[in-house]
Amino acid sequence: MISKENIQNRMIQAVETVKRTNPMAGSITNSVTINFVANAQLAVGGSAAMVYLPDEGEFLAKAGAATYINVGTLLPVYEQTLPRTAKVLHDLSKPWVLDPVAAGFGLLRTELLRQYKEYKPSVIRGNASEIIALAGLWGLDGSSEESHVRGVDSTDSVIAARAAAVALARWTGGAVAVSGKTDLITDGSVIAFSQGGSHFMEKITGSGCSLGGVVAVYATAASPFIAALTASSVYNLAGSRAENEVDGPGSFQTRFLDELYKATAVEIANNPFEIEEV
Ligand SMILES: Nc1ncnc2c1ncn2[C@@H]1O[C@H](COP(=O)(O)OP(=O)(O)OP(=O)(O)O)[C@@H](O)[C@H]1O
Ligand SMILES: Cc1ncsc1CCO
Ligand SMILES: [Mg+2]
Repeated sequence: MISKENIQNRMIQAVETVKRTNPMAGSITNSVTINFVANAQLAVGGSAAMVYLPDEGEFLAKAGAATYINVGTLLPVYEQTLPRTAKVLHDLSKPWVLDPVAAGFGLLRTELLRQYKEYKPSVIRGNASEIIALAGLWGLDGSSEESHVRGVDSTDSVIAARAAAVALARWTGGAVAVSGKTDLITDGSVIAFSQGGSHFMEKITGSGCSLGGVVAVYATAASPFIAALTASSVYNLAGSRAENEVDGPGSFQTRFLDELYKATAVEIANNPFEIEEV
């Protein structure tokens, strides 16, 4: 099994490369949290660009070093934009991150997410309910756990999504990150459990969406697994630090962005995580 020290060195390299090179990771994301996603990407050292239209999605897929696709608030145009953008990413072997928000909810969402099975996202990032639902939609192992999707917030525990996460990662050949109180990140052979964060992260919308955007930023400079673990680590570190300084969700969000910005590569790599073989 890969050593923890090796993983930490690769995380440090990813963070430092991003801070030095300001890589562009474009997004097609939901209208609720679009601003927070862009701000989080900028805070860690990346560059952001958000689009809606099919030809612009294709352009972004080619121009960006990685792309983030979040299906949170669908509109009719996405019926064209999402498959066309994913096809370019797949054909060019460019890293991209899928956030299957509210998987299992609605016909267009279900149809688009079903098509994504063949485009194999490099990283799938979602909460437990979304990861279980997506594995079910793709007919993979782990979907025997029933997802209890109700909307965009998780109603399942991270550990209940373990088999689904492993099955999804093995199918894509990339990584899967399941968020919650403790985050689970896997490439299908190793699982990392990342600790930290804050209960306030459940009280602001978009902590998960913006985490997906930050995974895409790190995916410009690291493997899917390292990118997902690095992003989860900086989120958990910044969340814990911000919680100590504030007394509610409003000031938490502001402080959280400051802590994302201030976290150093070594601090991020030293945020507590455990690894185990699958
Ligand atoms: N109770 C908690 N304690 C600590 N950290 C948490 C907690 N809940 C969520 N987090 C952290 O918040 C971030 C987002 O995870 P969450 O599961 O809330 O995503 P999500 O449900 O997709 O969010 P959204 O859809 O609102 O963007 C992750 O970094 C996760 O570790
Ligand atoms: C609240 C909400 N509704 C659709 S997307 C979104 C952001 C969190 O997923
Ligand atoms: Mg979400």
